[in-house]
Amino acid sequence: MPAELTERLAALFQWIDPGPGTSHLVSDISGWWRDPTVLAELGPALVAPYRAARPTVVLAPAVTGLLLGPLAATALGVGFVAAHKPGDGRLPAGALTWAQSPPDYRGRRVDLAVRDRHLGPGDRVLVVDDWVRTGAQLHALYEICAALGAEVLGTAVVAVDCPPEVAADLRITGLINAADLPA
Ligand SMILES: O=P(O)(O)OC[C@H]1O[C@H](OP(=O)(O)OP(=O)(O)O)[C@H](O)[C@@H]1O
Ligand SMILES: Nc1ncnc2[nH]cnc12
Repeated sequence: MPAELTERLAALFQWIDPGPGTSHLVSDISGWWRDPTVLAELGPALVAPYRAARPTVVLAPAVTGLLLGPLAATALGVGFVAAHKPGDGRLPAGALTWAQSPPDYRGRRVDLAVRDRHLGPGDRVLVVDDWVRTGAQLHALYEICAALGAEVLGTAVVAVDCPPEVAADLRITGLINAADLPA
């Protein structure tokens, strides 16, 4: 993990109290996008561990992945594929491959869909996301890649908040451990 970027990520992160009636704090990562240095360095830092494996495409889930994925893809000089969630109201038309996640960090089983025409045999996929806790949504993405015949190289996330065995199983690398974010 690049030390200066990791320090900046920690400094720009906040936990927010959403107000009365809420039982827990929510993460606010918007400071990462507002900082020009972080924004410029995120893509190259995310993809660095995977360059040698020569990814052919970056895949990332809505909604935060739609920001980070293209940063990573641009850094690699490859294209980007979005994984859509019907809950976000932007379900694409055309042939889709679906998978449902196990319960994720909020206990939701999330339906994810990828356009068939954008992934296939011969693709070496780098998955990118902002945060991983249970790995549930990544499981669904890996299932979709397998169904389409594409090979998953691993996942690059900004914040690693999952057990080490999950990180090892899903081949996850990260830029900061969630434990190192300010309380
Ligand atoms: O490891 P897991 O338990 O699967 O949780 C991690 C996922 O959950 C969050 O996404 P969320 O669905 O909240 O979407 P967002 O990008 O719209 O915040 C996060 O961005 C990851 O995609
Ligand atoms: N964005 C996020 N994704 C997964 N788990 C989280 N915990 C706090 N913020 C999170």
